[in-house]
Amino acid sequence: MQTYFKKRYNSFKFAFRGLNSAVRSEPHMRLHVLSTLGVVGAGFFFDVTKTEWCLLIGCIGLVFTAEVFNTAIETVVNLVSPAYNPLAGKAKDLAAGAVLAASIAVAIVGLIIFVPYVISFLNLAKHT
Ligand SMILES: Nc1ncnc2c1ncn2[C@@H]1O[C@H](COP(=O)(O)OP(=O)(O)OP(=O)(O)O)[C@@H](O)[C@H]1O
Repeated sequence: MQTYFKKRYNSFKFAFRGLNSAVRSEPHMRLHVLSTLGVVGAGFFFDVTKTEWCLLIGCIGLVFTAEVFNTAIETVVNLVSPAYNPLAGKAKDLAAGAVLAASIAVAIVGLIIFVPYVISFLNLAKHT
């Protein structure tokens, strides 16, 4: 039983090490962390609803997941094909495409949620 918990503990430790390594080594990941801080700040500022928080948190998780998978794929490609190979390039382009697709979807969700808040905030500011 202790071995079971020890193994689960180690799995979490390795997973956090992976996240930490992605944030430290990937400039895009740091950009995602900054954007997350901005989105969370805006969420509190506009006092978004619980449902909107759930959507925003889902979106943040989606982008982080896509970026970590992208980094993992890039790392494996660099390991197995350090020399130029069209298939290695294709694998990296596909992984980057996944991040782009997730980011576009998330940007649209962000606009749908925040634009009405920004408009009513600006209208309120104009009339006070
Ligand atoms: N071994 C390779 N063979 C062929 N093309 C490659 C190879 N490595 C990279 N490329 C091409 O260069 C592009 C950029 O690769 P790179 O490894 O610099 O990733 P990146 O997009 O800069 O990743 P990040 O900025 O997230 O670290 C790839 O998307 C691919 O098109």
